[in-house]
Order: sequence, then structure tokens, then C-alpha cells
Amino acid sequence: MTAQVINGKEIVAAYRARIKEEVERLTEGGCQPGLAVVIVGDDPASHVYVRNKAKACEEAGIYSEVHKLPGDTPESEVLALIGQLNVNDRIHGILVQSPLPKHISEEKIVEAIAVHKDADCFHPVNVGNLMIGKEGPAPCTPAGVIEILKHIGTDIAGKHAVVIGRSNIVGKPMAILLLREHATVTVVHSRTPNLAEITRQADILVAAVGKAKMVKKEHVKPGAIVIDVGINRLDTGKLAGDVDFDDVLETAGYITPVPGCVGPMTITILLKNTLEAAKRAAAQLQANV
Ligand SMILES: Nc1nc2c(c(=O)[nH]1)N[C@@H](CN(C=O)c1ccc(C(=O)N[C@@H](CCC(=O)O)C(=O)O)cc1)CN2
Repeated sequence: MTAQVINGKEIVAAYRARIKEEVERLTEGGCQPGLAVVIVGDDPASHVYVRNKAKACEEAGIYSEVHKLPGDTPESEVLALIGQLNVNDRIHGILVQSPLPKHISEEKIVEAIAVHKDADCFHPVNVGNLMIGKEGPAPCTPAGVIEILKHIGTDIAGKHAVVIGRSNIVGKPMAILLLREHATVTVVHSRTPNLAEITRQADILVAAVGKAKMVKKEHVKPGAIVIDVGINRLDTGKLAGDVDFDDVLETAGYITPVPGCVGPMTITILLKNTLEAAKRAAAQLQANV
């Protein structure tokens, strides 16, 4: 059996077309959604992602501004910029590209972003709301994974989903979102003994470890849906996921390619979060007149 390779381009194009239509309607009504992206330092991969975010905004009709700050910018300056963006009416979503230089506290920066403008869903209040199932933004990568699963017609309820990795950006919120869809969820990580024994039980396997080609066929149950969140740059300059694609291809039922699926879907959810924040701001304005 050869796995079906999930067509990320098709999913992303369909989703972004729907976002664009809604953006057009909102803009015609007098509120163009706006996103501010802050990037500190010169990490080349981060600059690629930020460029892709700005391009996606432009294509969707979302106003965007990118604030590129040198790597030695003091934390206080970044906080001051966020303070300005928090009160800027053109801006409905704010994100600070991660990772930040070591002298800047990610925690302080994230907490400085106004809760209602937190486009990444990194603010502790939004993380708490996510945990208890309250309305609000969802973290971009995990929410993108759920959309991919739904697009291929997965009935997530009752499935055993195994998440490899426990980061705040992907692993932990991924587990919460899968639980929301009524999956039975197991999270495994670097200290899990017999990892392959557990991952082989997964109907849905989400790899978010940050280690190139770590997931091999012995980790995968025949027919499982394998979602690869990893983006690792090899010495050859090529990109590779956390899953050894060629090794797993004959075992999995479905598999996402890297590049070309979860990454662009992450950016798509960012557009959605910005649109939703703008819709809430427009509704608030209406309520105040
Ligand atoms: N503030 C945030 N920082 C980071 C996040 C995040 O969600 N918010 N996630 C990652 C990076 N990331 C988003 O910012 C991201 C990574 C990759 C892609 C993407 O489209 N990848 C392409 C390949 C691009 C390339 O050529 O390198 C693909 O997979 O096809 C988008 C977003 C860490 N930081």
C-alpha cells in the first residue's frame, strides 16, 4: 500500500479563497483587516516565514506591516513598539516572530500583546481560553493540522491520536485541539521509553519534534494518517520534515509533504485569526454607535 500524499496546495488555495472573500466584504464595510509582524534579528529562516506571511496577507487583501528590528534591539524597545501597535486602529492582529534573541524574554513580549490582538494565540489568557474551550484564536500550526485532517474527511472522534513533541507552540496545543475533536490523545516526547510502541498505536500521528527524518516506518501503524509538522534544513540546503517520507510512504495511509502542507497552512490560519480579530473589532465599533 502506498500512502496518499495530502495535497497541501489545494487545501491552502481553497481556504485562502474563502478568507479573501470575507476580507473583501469586511473591507467594503469599512474595516480592512490589518496584521503587524515584528521580527528581531537576522535568522534567515524566520525572514523567509515573515516574507511569506506578508505576501499571503497581500494576496488575501489584508493590510500588513513588517517591523524588522536589529538583533541587538533592547527588550524595552520591542515592548514600546508592541504598546504602539496595541492602540493602532489599523492593526487587528500582532505577532512577534519566534525565536527571539536570547536577551529578550519571549514571555514578557507575548504578555505585552493585547489579548484581543494576539494573532498567534500565544498570550496566557488565550492559551487558558483554549484549554477550557472558550471562543478565541487558535494557535496557527495545530489549528492548521485540524483543518488538514477535516479536509481529507477524517472522523477524528474516537481515533487514537499520538503527538510526538510537547512544545508550547505545537505539541501541547495540538493535544488540546485533538481532544476538542474527541480524539483519544497521547503525547510522547524525548523521555518516553518505547516510543515506537506507542506511536504504532496511532490512527493519527502528528510529528512535531524538530529532528529531521526521526519518524521511520517502525513508528507507524499501517494505514495511519501521518502529519509532519517539522521543517528542518539539511546540510544539502534541502528541507526535510520530522518524518522520513520515503521510509514511511509504503506504510502510512495518508502523509503530508514537507515543504508544501503544514507550513503554508500555518500561515493560512494566521490570516484567519487576523480576519476574526478584525470582525470582532468591527462588531465592537457597531455596538458603540
Ligand atoms: N510567532 C510565531 N513564530 C513561529 C511560529 C508561529 O506560528 N508563530 N511557527 C514557526 C515558524 N512558522 C511560522 O511563523 C512557519 C514555518 C514554516 C512555514 C512555511 O510555510 N514553510 C514552507 C517552507 C518555507 C521555506 O522555504 O523555508 C513549507 O513548509 O512549505 C510557515 C510558517 C516558528 N516560529
